[in-house]
Amino acid sequence: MSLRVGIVGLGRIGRGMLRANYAELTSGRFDIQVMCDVMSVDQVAYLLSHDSTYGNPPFSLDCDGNNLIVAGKTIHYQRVDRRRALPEEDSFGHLRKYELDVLFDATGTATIEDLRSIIKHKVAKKVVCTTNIAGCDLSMVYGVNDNQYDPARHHVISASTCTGNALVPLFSILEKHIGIDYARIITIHPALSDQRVLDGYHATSHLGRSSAVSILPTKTNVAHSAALVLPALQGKLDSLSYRIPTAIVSVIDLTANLSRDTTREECMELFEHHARTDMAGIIHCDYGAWGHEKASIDYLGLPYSAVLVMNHLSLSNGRHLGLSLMHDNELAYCSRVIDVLGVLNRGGL
Ligand SMILES: NC(=O)c1ccc[n+]([C@@H]2O[C@H](COP(=O)([O-])OP(=O)(O)OC[C@H]3O[C@@H](n4cnc5c(N)ncnc54)[C@H](O)[C@@H]3O)[C@@H](O)[C@H]2O)c1
Repeated sequence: MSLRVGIVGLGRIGRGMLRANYAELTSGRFDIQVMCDVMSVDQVAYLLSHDSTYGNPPFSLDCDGNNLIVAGKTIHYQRVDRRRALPEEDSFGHLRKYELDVLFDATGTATIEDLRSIIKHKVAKKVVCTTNIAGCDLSMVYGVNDNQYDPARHHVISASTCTGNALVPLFSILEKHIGIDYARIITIHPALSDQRVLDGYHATSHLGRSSAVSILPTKTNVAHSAALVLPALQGKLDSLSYRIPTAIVSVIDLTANLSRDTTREECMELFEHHARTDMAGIIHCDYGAWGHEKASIDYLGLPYSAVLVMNHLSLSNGRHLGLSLMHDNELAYCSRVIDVLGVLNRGGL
């Protein structure tokens, strides 16, 4: 049975999730009933059909002034701004008539109280969100801990972050076979839509500096995201992020002290093995093109959570591992969100 899904927040990830849903199956893998944002419906249609990063959508699109017609089917649209309501209010009560199985929140502004209110007021049976908001019932990284999903206990589920989805599968392989004593993670991340093109106000002041002219160091909670899924890593990770003036494809550079001696060959074989077996489609080992290095844009549109740049894998003194990986921070993440919905569909609601 196909899940009945609502999407709140039609920014990069909300629209990307819609694309991913129709990229898998032209009639849509899941039955998206309703979508909401603060924008007008024609503005959503405009942004869906003119995407500077991905081009035309993989579905036909029209707008009748009230709703969107996606691949020939009407998807209801509601203009909402949750910030105008208190979490204890039944602010999404008007969505109850759609009998949603899952409400997907990609606003980035919801609090845990907002998300619990959806469940409490029976607007949807489950909520899936796109960050690690404190208090979620489960942080799910598909391919690593999706088998922990328990419909009786898990109602508000985080699909972790793009960086969490990229790193945690690799950490889980290393933890299973070798062990990690300490790792330092550097993420080099494209600008995000809450940054400023020119200097201006931002709640995090340095993200208010022009995104077009600087590399901006900022915090990332990827260490926390990883430890939520792999608790043995708690206290063993440090992380830092640099926002750069590109639109898409994130790079992660990792150095790790391993718990036992190993070889470069053993590490390569481990990643190759898992990329062929239990993590096929999630991690991918890349060797460049005919001996040439690829540019980050060459990874645009790849659905893997992490593409390991194998030529950059280094090992020194038997225990110091260097890893470099790339990922399409939008499309790959949205593909995992679809996988998370698949887990809920199979596991029950
Ligand atoms: N962009 C990425 O690479 C990426 C990857 C993984 C996860 N995420 C996470 O996904 C979330 C969204 O990121 P994004 O890049 O799509 O941001 P975005 O700013 O492009 O989109 C957010 C959308 O939500 C809408 N919105 C915000 N508050 C709202 C409210 N109160 N009511 C109704 N609509 C509201 C906005 O109008 C906007 O269209 C963030 O939590 C982000 O951390 C982003």
